[in-house]
Amino acid sequence: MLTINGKQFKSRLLLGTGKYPNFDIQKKAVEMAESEILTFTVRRMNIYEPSQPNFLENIDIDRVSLLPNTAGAKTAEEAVRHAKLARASGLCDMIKVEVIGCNKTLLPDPIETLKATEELLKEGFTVLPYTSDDVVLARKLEELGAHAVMPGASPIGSGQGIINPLNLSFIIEQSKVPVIVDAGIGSPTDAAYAMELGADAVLLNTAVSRAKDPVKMAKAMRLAIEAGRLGYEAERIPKKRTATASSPMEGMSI
Ligand SMILES: CC(=O)[C@@H](O)[C@H](O)COP(=O)(O)O
Repeated sequence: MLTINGKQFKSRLLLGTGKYPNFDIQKKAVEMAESEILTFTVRRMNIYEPSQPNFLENIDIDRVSLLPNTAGAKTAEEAVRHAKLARASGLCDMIKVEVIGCNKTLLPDPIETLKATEELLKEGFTVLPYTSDDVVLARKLEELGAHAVMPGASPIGSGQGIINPLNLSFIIEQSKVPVIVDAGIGSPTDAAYAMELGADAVLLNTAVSRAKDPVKMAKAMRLAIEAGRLGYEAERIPKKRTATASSPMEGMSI
């Protein structure tokens, strides 16, 4: 079970809701993924225009927890404003802090991310900050009281997979809160790898929403994450430089 601030989830796949070809495919993909946590960008919600189409209308929100994110924020102040707006709309108490510090890489601004996390924790939110794969920053976010850390595998939407498995494994080793690998996952292999490294969960969006068949890819990601987790729990064999026979002859009479 994935446990975030005392709340338990069977699914270890957190799914983004942006960039699907249409709401129907999005709904089917969400169902196929069996995700229990869906993230969406507060800034893109039609909070002020309830007559406009809204992805929430298509989702069974009794079955899922919503994780609004503060994408679009460039400062802690903006991120806090987005979070408060989401909470005032009655959508959640969980928030994914996303404060972007670089337009080219969409990497998070570490200083503003720390500030926003601190402020939102004071406000009583369950705070899940998106961070780079910086080991020290992940530790500082946890020390502040973040309820999970979400290191990026690679730049958002790049589909490059896990660029720095070493850093991710350091973050996983040191963290007592859940580590949710977020952003840059391109294929089921990447998602399984994150889980085999020992991540508690994976958050992804583009790999599913922009796949040729998003519904099939949602299933592939669900299965990959389950397989990766099982593999982690089963503990893989060590890698060796030389061969060892799979059917040893020792002890046989002929
Ligand atoms: C939806 C969301 O929260 C994204 O900002 C997230 O980081 C996913 O990234 P990918 O689209 O690369 O999976």
